[in-house]
Amino acid sequence: MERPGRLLLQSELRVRNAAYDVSLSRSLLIWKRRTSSPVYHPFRPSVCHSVPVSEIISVREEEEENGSRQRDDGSWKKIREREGKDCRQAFTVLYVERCRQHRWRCAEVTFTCSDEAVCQHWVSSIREQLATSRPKHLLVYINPYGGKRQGKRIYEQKVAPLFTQAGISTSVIVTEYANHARDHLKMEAELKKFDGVVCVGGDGMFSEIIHGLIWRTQIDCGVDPNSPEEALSPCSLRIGIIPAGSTDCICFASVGTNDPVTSALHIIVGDSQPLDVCSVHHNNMFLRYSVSLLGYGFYGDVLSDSERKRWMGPARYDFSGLKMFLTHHYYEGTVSYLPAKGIIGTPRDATRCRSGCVICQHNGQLNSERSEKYEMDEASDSESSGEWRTIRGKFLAINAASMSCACPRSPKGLSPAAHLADGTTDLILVRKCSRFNFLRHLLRHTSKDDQFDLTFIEVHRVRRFRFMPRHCQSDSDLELDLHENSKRQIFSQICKDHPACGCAPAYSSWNCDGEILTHTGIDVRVHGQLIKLFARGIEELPVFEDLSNPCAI
Ligand SMILES: Nc1ncnc2c1ncn2[C@@H]1O[C@H](COP(=O)(O)OP(=O)(O)OP(=O)(O)O)[C@@H](O)[C@H]1O
Repeated sequence: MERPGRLLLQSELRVRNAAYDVSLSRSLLIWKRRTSSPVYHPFRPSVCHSVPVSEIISVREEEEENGSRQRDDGSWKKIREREGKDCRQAFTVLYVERCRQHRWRCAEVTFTCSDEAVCQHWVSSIREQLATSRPKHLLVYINPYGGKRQGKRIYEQKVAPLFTQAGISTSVIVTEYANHARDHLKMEAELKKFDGVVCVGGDGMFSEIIHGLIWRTQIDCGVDPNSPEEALSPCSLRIGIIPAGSTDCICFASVGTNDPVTSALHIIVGDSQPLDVCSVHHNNMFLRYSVSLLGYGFYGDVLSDSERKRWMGPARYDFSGLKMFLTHHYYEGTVSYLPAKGIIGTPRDATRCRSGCVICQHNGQLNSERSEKYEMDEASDSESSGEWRTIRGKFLAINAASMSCACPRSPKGLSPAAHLADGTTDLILVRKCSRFNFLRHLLRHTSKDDQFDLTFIEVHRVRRFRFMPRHCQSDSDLELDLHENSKRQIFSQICKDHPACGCAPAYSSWNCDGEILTHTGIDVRVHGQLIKLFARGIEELPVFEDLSNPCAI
């Protein structure tokens, strides 16, 4: 438990007619029941409660005098008679209560004071402690068509009442077309007026928001986003994700659950979780930003195929996955990468990125020192430093996971030990192998076994990588292979759309966080901790659930 620190306030107050010693420090609010008997009573419910000040949602004075008041959920709650005292002598603290599976709920406790002055002193002291890094004004974008088209309802019914309670003002924009939010952020939004941006939608909508915000930040800071060599400026506004899409992987990876109320509470308490962003360029032309998965080969093909089958609904991913597994295409090309040096952690260690992750803190610090040095020395991650490594070959899949990419379908994710904010991405190369072996690899995403402990798989933690498909390579490169493959080359031109011939198509496409990229030859660079979310990473679950907590039963 957190140490209380120096006391700011201490009084005897009443909670439901029982006397409590209540104390407030900078870090904790504690209320402890006064016991008349010092004898230990095993069946008496817990008599000491504490709430971190950072998890208090709000405090309000009870002002109603007619004995009842309307709750935010629309129902009517009877205010208990407080021994004939005026309600202005009572105040209510709303705070975060943890439930199962990383969900947060809003709980409340009402304290009755001996007089109005004591009550006001308590309210103002708590409010003073809350005025820290919490947002006051938010810009909210709602995609009304994301997921099951419930974005507007979810925001209005579950999120807006909590923001009102916490005294947060909002400017809400319901998007009217795709890329509305991105373009508004890029060109129109008066960002100085806000403390954060809220995205109500799925991963596609989140991608729009980060594209708008990152682009706008670079323009405002005089950085050229089209240059892959430029170090991007971090965005100062935090982003909150209210999950309302059919895929909400970023929310799941940063909060541990896809629950709008939990996300709203993380926003209110002003949590901050940095996130790495990869920039993707083609020949000095900006293509996209990615925060989760860049996948060529298998995952690119599954996405391209499933896009053509949208009419099937979510079942299209299973269908296309099975189809692409059976088709078993491989692709030739050259991967070059810049290994991440001096960091702690590897893609095959047992660490998991969790709230307060030390690997993200250590490597993040290392990154900022590196970029300061880079600015002073004008030395870069360039090829001239001689650290680049190159691999040529035939691949079933080339994946870069900037986070674990865990989701209900793949609970461990593509790279279980990947980190949200360590300034690297895990480059996973699946070389050409039999269908049986590829199936073994896919099944390991769901089992306990090390998914990289297979001879045809390599994994590297990198800061930057490039891919060049074989058909884009120079003539001299191609000549090397021409002789041995001449017969097959002719067939592959004729038969590239006919898997039955056994010849593979020349190229796949990149799946960039669920969007198809228009180019196959790409240059990817990780920008450590470029954006921040209103989140705190996945919290470790307590070993024993607290049975006195009604949500835990
Ligand atoms: N008003 C709008 N009309 C149509 N499309 C929109 C609108 N607002 C946003 N979009 C687009 O809808 C796409 C999908 O949105 P979102 O991610 O919220 O839902 P989703 O159901 O998870 O989608 P998907 O699973 O297809 O990514 C986004 O790429 C976004 O650009």
